[in-house]
Amino acid sequence: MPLSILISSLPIHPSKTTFIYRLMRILTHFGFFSQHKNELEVSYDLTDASRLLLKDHPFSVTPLIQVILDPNFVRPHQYSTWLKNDDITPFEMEHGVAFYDYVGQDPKLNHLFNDAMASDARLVSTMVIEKCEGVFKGLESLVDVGGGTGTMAKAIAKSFPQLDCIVFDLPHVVAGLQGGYDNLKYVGGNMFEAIPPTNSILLEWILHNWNDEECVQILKKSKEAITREGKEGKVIIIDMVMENLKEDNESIETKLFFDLQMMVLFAGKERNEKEWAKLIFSAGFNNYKITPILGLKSLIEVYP
Ligand SMILES: C[S@@+](CC[C@H](N)C(=O)[O-])C[C@H]1O[C@@H](n2cnc3c(N)ncnc32)[C@H](O)[C@@H]1O
Repeated sequence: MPLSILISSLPIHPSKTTFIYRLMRILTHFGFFSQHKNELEVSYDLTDASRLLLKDHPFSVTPLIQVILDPNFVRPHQYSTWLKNDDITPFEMEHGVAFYDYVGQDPKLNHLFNDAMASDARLVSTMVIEKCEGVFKGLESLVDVGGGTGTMAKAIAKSFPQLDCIVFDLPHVVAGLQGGYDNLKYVGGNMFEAIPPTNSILLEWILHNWNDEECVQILKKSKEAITREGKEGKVIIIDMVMENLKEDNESIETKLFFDLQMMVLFAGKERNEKEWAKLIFSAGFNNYKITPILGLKSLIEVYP
């Protein structure tokens, strides 16, 4: 779109047009637009990155960006007081309670957060099912622990009708939800107390919210759940693995940003392979295999 048409379509005062020009220049630099010039004018096109921000794009990540930029989650990024006291996270210092308790107290925020997670899961589930089909072959049942409103589990239940799937999450997250597939149901509970018995467990974007001791507790509960029926299944972790020397600069920047975000909001972290191995072996598992699935996330199959 030519810059002159873009500016005339915006509800702004004529004195503010240079702001739009400068903004478009920055957004072009960061890859959100491509710029084309001829003798008469400058025009801009969408790029793959900005198409993902269109509300009607099938893989729109707008809800995820809205959560990251929500004032409730941005305000804790003022660290000056927190650095001088012993509060666990800047988030708890700001809001007085831990992240998931805070989100659970406010239905609007609960909805915003669950929607954000669902938008990410739409993209990741497509990649997982396309690239890692073999991971689910031969499994009889799967519990998606912390599965949110079920976007990932629905995609798995649809692609693998032989697999009985449960979305397991906090009671306020799954309240009133129904599967829509014969092989999918929702169960409310607390993963630190007990996880329903199953052949396999999915932990997608869960462990980076928790510190090492809490992760070992979740993994031990997962191990109990997959060994309770006598058969030994597996745990499937989807999360970031920090070091990957082949990565482009943007992936590394995003991982470093998420690592800081996990510390500020949850006292969690993004982990490298050595740190993942330590958690896995500390929880009593014997073996694991890592498969990269997307620029940012990897799939880790963990075996008792
Ligand atoms: C970062 S979200 C990931 C959601 C989903 N797996 C995905 O990737 O879209 C973490 C999820 O863990 C859930 N959760 C937090 N504490 C939990 C607990 N103690 N027991 C069960 N689920 C919990 C949250 O409600 C949230 O849905």
